[in-house]
Amino acid sequence: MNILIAGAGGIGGYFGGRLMEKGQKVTFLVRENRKKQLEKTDLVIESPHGNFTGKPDLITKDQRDQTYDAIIITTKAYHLEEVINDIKPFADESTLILPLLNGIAHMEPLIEAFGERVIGGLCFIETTLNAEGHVIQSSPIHDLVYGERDGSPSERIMKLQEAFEGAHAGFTLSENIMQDMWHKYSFITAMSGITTLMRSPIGPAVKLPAARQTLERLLHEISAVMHAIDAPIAEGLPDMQMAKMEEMKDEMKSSMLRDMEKGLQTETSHLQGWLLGKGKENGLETPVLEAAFAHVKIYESLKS
Ligand SMILES: NC(=O)C1=CN([C@@H]2O[C@H](COP(=O)(O)OP(=O)(O)OC[C@H]3O[C@@H](n4cnc5c(N)ncnc54)[C@H](OP(=O)(O)O)[C@@H]3O)[C@@H](O)[C@H]2O)C=CC1
Ligand SMILES: CC(C)(CO)C(=O)C(=O)O
Repeated sequence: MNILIAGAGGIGGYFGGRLMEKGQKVTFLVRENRKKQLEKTDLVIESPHGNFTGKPDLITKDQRDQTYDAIIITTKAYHLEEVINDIKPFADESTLILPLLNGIAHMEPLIEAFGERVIGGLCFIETTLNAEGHVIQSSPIHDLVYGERDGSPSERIMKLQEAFEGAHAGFTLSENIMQDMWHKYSFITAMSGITTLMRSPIGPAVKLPAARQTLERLLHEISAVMHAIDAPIAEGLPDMQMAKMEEMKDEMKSSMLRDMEKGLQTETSHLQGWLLGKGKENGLETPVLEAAFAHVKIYESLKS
């Protein structure tokens, strides 16, 4: 199977590197700056699961070499429109499109562009690029979950499973990927909301009573909005998510907090903002979600 990975940043570099490590053919679609950097340094992963260095196959959007069996989208949400246009020439009528972005709002434009070729996906991992462009992966979790949107064990999803099998990361085929994606969306909206609002890793946010109460309220507001729009979420989701956050290392940060610390743009419009809009449309009060969103929007408006 020929796999194209659109983006070679934190998650694209990590999962793409793990596939390269097992000998799977992968090509990275990159833009000029990242191309130059990777040509100089190769793809370097530094991880508690073991380091890896390899020479990646790189292409840019104008080097239209062939179409691919699967394209994995690993850009930030604010680059979605651009990347949809850039990958079109690399997709044919049978190319699987696997997005790994956090959130849900990207599914609609992707399905509009690629229809039934779009499957579901998400990842649980803490990874970022350092100044040299090395992929720094820092927590015990390094999981990628994927599946047909209707949960079926289709021939094409089995082929993808074969390509992922044996790679040194938690590649898992799900029979309920849409629920998994909504659950991850609730988790990341709360986790990035609380860690950016408190400018703190998750440990203190879960342990200090005032912060914990804010987090509990946020989790309940998120679930209330998701219920109002008939998202396929499980009962008791706020408690499940709190338990998950309690299990995490105290030092664990969201990628949104890391982006703020680096002075970068964030995905708050895609995560908190989208859900806030759905809450308003349904007449729900979501004051903590609104404060979390406003806080990051102010940061974005003030940064140079
Ligand atoms: N980092 C993490 O720990 C986790 C992240 N996520 C989610 O994964 C997604 C990606 O995050 P992350 O990996 O951290 O982001 P990064 O910013 O590290 O990587 C994104 C990469 O996409 C590249 N890119 C953007 N547009 C294009 C394009 N048109 N063609 C080719 N490459 C492009 C960027 O390249 P360039 O250098 O050219 O700008 C960048 O290297 C987000 O939705 C995030 O929420 C999910 C779980 C964990
Ligand atoms: C919380 C975490 C690290 C889990 O994957 C994440 O998705 C993110 O920060 O973007």
